[in-house]
Amino acid sequence: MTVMELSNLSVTLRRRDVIRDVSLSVGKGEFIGLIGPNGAGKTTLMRAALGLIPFVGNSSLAAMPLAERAMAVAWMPQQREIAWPVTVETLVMLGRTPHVGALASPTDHDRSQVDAAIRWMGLDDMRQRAATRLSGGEQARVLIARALAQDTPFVMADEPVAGLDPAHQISTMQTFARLAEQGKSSLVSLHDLGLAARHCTRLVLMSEGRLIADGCPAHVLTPERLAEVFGISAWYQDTEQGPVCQPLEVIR
Ligand SMILES: Nc1ncnc2c1ncn2[C@@H]1O[C@H](COP(=O)(O)OP(=O)(O)OP(=O)(O)O)[C@@H](O)[C@H]1O
Repeated sequence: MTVMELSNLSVTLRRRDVIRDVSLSVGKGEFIGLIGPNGAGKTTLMRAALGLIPFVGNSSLAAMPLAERAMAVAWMPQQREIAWPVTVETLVMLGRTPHVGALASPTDHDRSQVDAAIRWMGLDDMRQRAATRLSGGEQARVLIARALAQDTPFVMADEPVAGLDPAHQISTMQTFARLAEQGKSSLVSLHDLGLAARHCTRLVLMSEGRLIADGCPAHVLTPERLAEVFGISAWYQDTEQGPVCQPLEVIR
């Protein structure tokens, strides 16, 4: 069973080929790290897959009617602008919008999903605070909680751990890993190769709009690929606590 199927997807922006012929299948219970250098096309691929920008090829999500798509995938974009000074709780409840009927009030189930998302992201202490008055990292956690509250089988998040402190980076990665254990799937773009190697079940590596490698961390993060795609060397080892990848030097 798949939660997203992309086939031969290409995107041209201002006459530049930004995504070239990408095919990708996301299965149930996968936690996929989407990695690649700045400008590789990670954000563009996710936006096209969601049907937010025009593309050539096929995306199973973009093909869905809007209401169905909102039940199939939750999206956390890179831009973390919170426009209204609503409370954290209210903002997270917005994730329930696809489930709550027009003019209907949230049910006990909606409230329990919001409670769980708030708890998962460690936001209990700030649930009545105005979301606009939180720090950047706290706001990021609120937006992840909103995506979790949507309770979809698939979450796509663009750099969800950027700007979080180490403890919250780890706990956020653990949250996605726990979702995978429950049979839900995530596709998460990341720049931290250490977090990607340690927590993701699968890595997808992009460079210059193409999919370069796809598989387990040891298969994707080879010294040759790290040198060729990122221009770095790294220390990589499978340990008792899982794979450890520590970037070391710029080699070009
Ligand atoms: N609206 C646009 N018009 C033209 N080119 C664009 C547009 N948006 C993005 N691009 C280009 O497309 C390429 C891919 O950008 P994208 O944001 O998808 O990369 P990314 O891998 O997410 O990068 P980063 O890690 O820096 O966030 C880049 O070269 C970027 O300059």
